Amino acid sequence: MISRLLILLYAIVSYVIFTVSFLYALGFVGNYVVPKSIDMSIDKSIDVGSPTDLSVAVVVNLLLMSLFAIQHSVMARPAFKRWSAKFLPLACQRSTYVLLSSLILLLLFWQWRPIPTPVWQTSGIAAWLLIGVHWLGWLIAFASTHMIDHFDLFGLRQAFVAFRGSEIPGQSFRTPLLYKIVRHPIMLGFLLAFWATPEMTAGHLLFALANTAYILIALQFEERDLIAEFGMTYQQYRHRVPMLVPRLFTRRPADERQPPRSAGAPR
Ligand SMILES: C[S@@+](CC[C@H](N)C(=O)[O-])C[C@H]1O[C@@H](n2cnc3c(N)ncnc32)[C@H](O)[C@@H]1O
Repeated sequence: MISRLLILLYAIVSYVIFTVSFLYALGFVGNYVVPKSIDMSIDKSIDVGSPTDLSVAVVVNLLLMSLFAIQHSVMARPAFKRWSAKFLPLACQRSTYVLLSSLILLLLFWQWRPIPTPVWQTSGIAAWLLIGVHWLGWLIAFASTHMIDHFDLFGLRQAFVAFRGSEIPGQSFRTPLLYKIVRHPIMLGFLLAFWATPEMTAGHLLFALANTAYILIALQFEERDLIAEFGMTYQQYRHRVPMLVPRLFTRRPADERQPPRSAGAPR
């Protein structure tokens, strides 16, 4: 009973730390409210004056993003989960994943080196449109976590189920709402939030480019695991629904489409 209670507390603490890192991410990427953001050092100074400063900033930022990418992808693989199950109870596996990801994100926010060289600057309607798309991205990402299972994704459900003494159910496959339009709405939301900005700087561009590359690679691994888990169901879903870019026109199922006419066929 005590160990189950401790696991539950651990899951709640991990979730609170995730919430802090997520809220900080909003301010960090959008340059709102937070003391240090993607474009602004804590003392508001701009400290990439020399080429050496610039190289250090690029290397440090790439290392921070790589650390997040490696942890986030390695710990998500079924082989890693099987190995860690030898010493980590199933009920706190996801919370540990969430906790480590959130701590690495906080480290990234803390150690990030702004590179404020402007890449594009907009004003007026264009700027407001980009701000709107940026917030729409965050909204899509957050809402989509609830469409599959927010509390499962962040480890709380597993800890609650174990606390009640029930068996933790396996992963379920869902395709509600936005999952009918694209297969990865959470990642689509992140991409919109990272790219849609009225003032793009070199540092922000590095962040958006590196994260886009990471998302595109990570989704290959995620889909490989989903196919291994759900087989034909996921294969058919992949065939039906685009990965990240919604289709403007719905594609009719193959059996509803007309076969191509042969040259001399009667009309
Ligand atoms: C951070 S979430 C991202 C989900 C998805 N890639 C997206 O961008 O919306 C990753 C977890 O969601 C799970 N997942 C992805 N698609 C799912 C679906 N349609 N139903 C249930 N779980 C899904 C993956 O197995 C993985 O554990």
